[in-house]
Amino acid sequence: MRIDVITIFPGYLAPLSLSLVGKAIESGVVDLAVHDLRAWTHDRHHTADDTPYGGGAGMVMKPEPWGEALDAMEDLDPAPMTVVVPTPAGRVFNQDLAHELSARRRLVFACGRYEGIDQRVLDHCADTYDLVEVSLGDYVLNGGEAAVLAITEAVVRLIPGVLGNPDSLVEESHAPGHRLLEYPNYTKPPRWRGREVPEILLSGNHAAIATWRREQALERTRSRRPELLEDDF
Ligand SMILES: COC(=O)c1cc2cc(CO)sc2[nH]1
Repeated sequence: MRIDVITIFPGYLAPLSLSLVGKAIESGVVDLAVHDLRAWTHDRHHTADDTPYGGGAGMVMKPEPWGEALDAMEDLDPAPMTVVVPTPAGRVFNQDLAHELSARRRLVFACGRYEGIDQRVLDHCADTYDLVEVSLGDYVLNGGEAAVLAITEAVVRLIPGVLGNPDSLVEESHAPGHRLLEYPNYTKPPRWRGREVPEILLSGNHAAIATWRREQALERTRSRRPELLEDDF
C-alpha cells in the first residue's frame, strides 16, 4: 500500500514513521510520503486559505493549491487513488471502514484546516477519484492531521504481514463478526496492591477461561456500549 498525506503541518505526521507504522514502512509493506500543501502555492506568502464567500467566521482552504497537489499525486504512482478527507461532516470512522481502506492499493489523505476545504475540491475528488469523507467521531478537531494519525494506524495494522501475531486481530474489540468489547486482561504478579488476579485465569481450565472471558465481554458491552448488542435488523 502507498500512503500520501497532504497537509500544511507536515511535522504533525512525524509519528507515523515510529513503531508499528514505522516497521511497516521499513519492511516495504507500506510506502508513506508526507507533502506540504504550500509547495503548490505560488505567492510570496504561500497562501493556502482565504475568507469564505457568503461571510461567516474563519477561513476556507483555497482550491488551487489542492488541485495542483492532487494532480501531482497522480504523477507519483499509477495506482487509482482513494482520497480520504477527514472532516466533521464525514462518515464516522469504525473498524469496518478500517478494513475497507486496508484493502485499497493507495490512500491519499487530504488534511483540512480552518473551516475546511473549498467544496469544489471535494466535488472534483468525487468525480475523479474514489472519495471517502470521514470523521473520527462526534467532536471537532482543529484539523485533519490527528485523524490521519489514528486512521493510518487502524488501517495499516490490518494489512497482512504488519502485525507480528495476526491472532491478536481476532479477539480484539470491534473485530468483524466480534461485536463485543474486549474482556479484561491480567499479567504477573498474581497479587498487586492487595488486588488478586481472578482465580479462573490461574486454573489452566481453558474451556472455563473462555466462558469467563465471554461473560466478561458481554457484561462490559452491556454496561458500556449496549447499542453494540442491538440486532442490526
Ligand atoms: C472528530 O473530528 C474530526 O475527525 C475532524 C476532522 C477535521 C478537519 C478539520 C479542518 O476543517 S476540523 C476536523 N475535525
